[in-house]
Amino acid sequence: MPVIAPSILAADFGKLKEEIEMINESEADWLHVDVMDGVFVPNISFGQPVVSRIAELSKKFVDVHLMITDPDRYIKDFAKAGANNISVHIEACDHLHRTIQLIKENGAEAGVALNPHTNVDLLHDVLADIDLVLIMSVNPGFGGQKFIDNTLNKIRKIKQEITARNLNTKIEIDGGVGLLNAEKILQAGADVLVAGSSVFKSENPTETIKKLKSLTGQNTFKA
Ligand SMILES: O=C(CO)[C@@H](O)[C@H](O)COP(=O)(O)O
Repeated sequence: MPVIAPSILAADFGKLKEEIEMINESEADWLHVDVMDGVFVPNISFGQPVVSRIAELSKKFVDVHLMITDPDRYIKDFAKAGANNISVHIEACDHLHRTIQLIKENGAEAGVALNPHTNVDLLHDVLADIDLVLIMSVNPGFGGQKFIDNTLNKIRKIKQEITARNLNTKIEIDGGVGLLNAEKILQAGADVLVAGSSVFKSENPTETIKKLKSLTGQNTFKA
């Protein structure tokens, strides 16, 4: 069964508490939290105080995606805020291995995110050290964008490496994921589906989460 991680970026911030409570009562497994600094990506979302409150309210695994430059400066703060997993961008780290160690030293699981143009092979030398590969299926910064199809090749490639080396590293896909394409994303080898607009903008978010959760990656894809 896939891990479902609704992205809080697509929630109604005017009723953030209710939105988190809805996720708490749903079949979602994780809560995905996007931190954007307006430098690494052309958008600003929220910082440590907001993440801290989100984590307090959440009963789900808190999955923090740092879309920020030089993330080492803030890892301790986000771990303290309650992040269960912290993902940093490979493109934002000069010393990726050291950053991964820092995340773990601060008690969180470690993920590495890749932009759509970044080759997944660049992860081979840290693959055994991380819990999660976060493959961006849109250019990061905004919700509601169209899924980039080449992501499927990237998933297959890294899945093959993970399987060949008998690793437990999970593959998470983020951007443009919804009921129409989730099955083929799972078929390619994904373990975790981040879904923003497709959940929060749907008529019945709880039901959408339930449907995503029931996908197996075994069915023939129907658009
Ligand atoms: O990291 C990001 C955007 O940069 C994502 O987590 C989005 O929040 C996903 O939103 P949808 O594409 O599912 O609307």
